Amino acid sequence: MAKDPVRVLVTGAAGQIGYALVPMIARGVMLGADQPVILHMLDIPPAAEALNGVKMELVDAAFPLLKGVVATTDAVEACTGVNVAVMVGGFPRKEGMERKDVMSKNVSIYKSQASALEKHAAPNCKVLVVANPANTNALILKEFAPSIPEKNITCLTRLDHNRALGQISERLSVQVSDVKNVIIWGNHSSSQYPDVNHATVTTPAGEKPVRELVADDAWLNGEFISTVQQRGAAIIKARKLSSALSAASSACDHIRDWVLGTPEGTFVLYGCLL
Ligand SMILES: NC(=O)C1=CN([C@@H]2O[C@H](COP(=O)(O)OP(=O)(O)OC[C@H]3O[C@@H](n4cnc5c(N)ncnc54)[C@H](O)[C@@H]3O)[C@@H](O)[C@H]2O)C=CC1
Ligand SMILES: O=C([O-])CC(=O)C(=O)O
Repeated sequence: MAKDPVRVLVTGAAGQIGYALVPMIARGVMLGADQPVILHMLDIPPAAEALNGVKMELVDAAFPLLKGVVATTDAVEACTGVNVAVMVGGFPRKEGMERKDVMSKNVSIYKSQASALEKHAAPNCKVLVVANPANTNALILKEFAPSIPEKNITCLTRLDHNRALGQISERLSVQVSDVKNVIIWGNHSSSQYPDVNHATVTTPAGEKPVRELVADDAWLNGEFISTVQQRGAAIIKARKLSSALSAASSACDHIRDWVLGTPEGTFVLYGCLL
């Protein structure tokens, strides 16, 4: 029997992460290839026309799993009945800024959207905050939506986790899918600590510790860490825009593993408030 559709909210859906993210969700990348979805897309009035353009493209793409699209500038309409909320709406930093520099602009958004979510989302809605500063926005959302369980409010650290996997895979010339169990300690900021002390690589001879295979503690304790810490800034320098496809893909990984779980022996990272 076909599953009932899951309602997924994406705020800031007319922006660059939103544009990369909504087709992934509609294709089943976030919730599975057999899970129908209804997309709720929210943006602000100046972006209403662009948002409608995204809706038109979703229709044109004829995604078999996509059972409906709500495109709106009304937070209550956007939040009503949603089971998963991916909070991307906000302003990105520019070259030379830290993520905390967009705090004054973005934090107020999370106050007002928290109450819309609290009042109108489905019970047990899972919330992922992407907009920066992601940990702080998640904390604000928790404060202003006290009836949403704390364990349901998370923020995106999975991009840092995936960046660490990518760096190890490149360094060792192994498949990224063979590298696992890195940890990111701290906030999604340049002070984070990417930790490979429990990380392993699957090799023909079994699971091997990353530290043993890399055999270069100076690199692991130095350049590796600063590359992951500064990757967001490096992308901004190169693209003149902040990461979008990797952020969208990591948001899908975050929700997928949260809802569907990970293989035994594999752990992944959630920015959480507990
Ligand atoms: N946690 C993470 O790993 C990452 C976080 N980010 C953050 O994600 C956020 C979005 O980035 P982009 O998509 O590149 O920015 P963008 O500027 O392309 O899109 C943001 C969208 O949010 C909308 N928006 C602004 N205020 C809103 C509100 N009150 N309600 C709903 N929508 C609103 C804008 O109109 C725009 O369409 C930024 O804060 C960025 O720093 C970006 C990459 C990775
Ligand atoms: O660096 C930024 O501003 C965007 C972001 O959070 C990232 O790419 O990690």
